[in-house]
Amino acid sequence: MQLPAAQVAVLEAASATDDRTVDAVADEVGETPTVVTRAAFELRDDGLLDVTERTEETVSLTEEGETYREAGLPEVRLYRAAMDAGAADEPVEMGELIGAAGLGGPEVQIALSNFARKGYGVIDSGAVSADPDADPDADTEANALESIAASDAGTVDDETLDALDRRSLVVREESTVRSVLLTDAGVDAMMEGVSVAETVAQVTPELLTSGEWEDVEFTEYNVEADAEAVTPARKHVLRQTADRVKDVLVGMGFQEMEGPHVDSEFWINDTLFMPQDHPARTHWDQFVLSNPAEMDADDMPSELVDRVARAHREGVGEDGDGYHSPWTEDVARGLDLRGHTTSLSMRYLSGHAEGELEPPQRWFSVEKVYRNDTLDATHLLEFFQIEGWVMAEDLSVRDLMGTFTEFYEQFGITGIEFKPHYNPYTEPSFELFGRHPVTDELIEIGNSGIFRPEVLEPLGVDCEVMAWGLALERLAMLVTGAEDIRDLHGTLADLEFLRNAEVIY
Ligand SMILES: N[C@@H](Cc1ccccc1)C(=O)O
Repeated sequence: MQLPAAQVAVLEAASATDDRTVDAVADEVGETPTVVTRAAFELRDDGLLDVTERTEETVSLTEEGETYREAGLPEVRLYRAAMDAGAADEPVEMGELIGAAGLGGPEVQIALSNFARKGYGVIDSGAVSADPDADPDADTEANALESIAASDAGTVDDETLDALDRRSLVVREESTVRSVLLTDAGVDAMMEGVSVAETVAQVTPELLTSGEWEDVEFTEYNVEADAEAVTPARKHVLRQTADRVKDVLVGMGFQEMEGPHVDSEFWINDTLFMPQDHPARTHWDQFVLSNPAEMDADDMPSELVDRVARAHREGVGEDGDGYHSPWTEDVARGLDLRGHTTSLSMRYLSGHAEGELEPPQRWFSVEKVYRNDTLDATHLLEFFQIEGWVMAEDLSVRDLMGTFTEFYEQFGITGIEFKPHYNPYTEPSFELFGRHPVTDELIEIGNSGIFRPEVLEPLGVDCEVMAWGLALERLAMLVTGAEDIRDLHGTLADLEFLRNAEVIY
């Protein structure tokens, strides 16, 4: 029987009595596992070889894991430094030990959070007491790092492995291990004698020009053979969600607004009836620009400025009452990174973006906003807001609720909940909540309301306007099941998640 060279080599290396792994065969015949796997599948298809598969978990150290294996786990280093400094007898200042243990940056926090957990001692008001009976040589996590480095992860118990995994010191990967065994037909073939038939795996220009390609035998394709995983570029999950949001809103009859990321306080706050000396003014914790610090006086819409100033000072309507607090154009000219895109709604409603608008009107934007928030699982410093408003005669809260219900249904999100809320510029106001598909928690997904007369009258709008700002990232969390907003974007983004997550709707 004549077979391609790789198949002959694999047949010769395989045994009729003992399973041999593809890796072992590859080592022996001096081929790559990919080539051996392909040959093994071809031989199996010809009935000469059995191929069995099992999945195996391989564990390896991350870079951080490797660093701690060499230098010691931060908590172990802290313990040794503490013992050396006499902390078994008398508490020692934390600061002193950090230097002695050579802990830097995030290691300090890591040492602190594991020290007490592992019973190395206690930390109280910045002073460390060490337990003299603790044994750092018996630290199961430290020893596990050694075992894993020595490819001996099998000896590490699951609990320790989980702990190391949570600390991101190891990566666990599943791989398929294939083994081969000669079949009876394979043994017969070997007895009768198997020789090498030259096959060609790839057409070359030479083969084509010489015409030799007509006579050679080509290796068959095997679509089951292992191949390297390719991760091509793809549209970011947030961009996919944003595009989908735009489609949905355009489908609902909305037009898209655009406008500046850096804007004057006038458009961000004053037109929204946010008093200049009130804490609500900074309620988005906007980033303030220092250069340039102010919008040019010429760029301020002077008539509108006067009307807004009057609304702040005197209120609007017959029974209207203002804030009775100072209002100056200087403050209104201050420049900020916009903390919400409601500044765009104000520009459009005022007629300064698109000219006077007659009802009915529907406008939206999906744009970035900036807030000096504290980063956590649901907050970023920059995020996308889905801004929108509807201008019409006789709008009611029912219209507002109905619009959200319809919008979120397009993403398969039902059961939106509404909670009465306060905004200086809307009355009534509602926060929106949606249930997270994985954690089942209610998370805040937006803020909305019907603009007050104090906002609309200076803008020259004399019918009703309902409006909202929804968080694109939160919508993406509900759609993809992401539990931490930082998995979606920023330096901690989870690449694996971004590669595989689907925006389903
Ligand atoms: N500006 C609000 C959203 C909003 C817009 C318009 C009306 C009501 C609320 C926010 O950022 O949360």
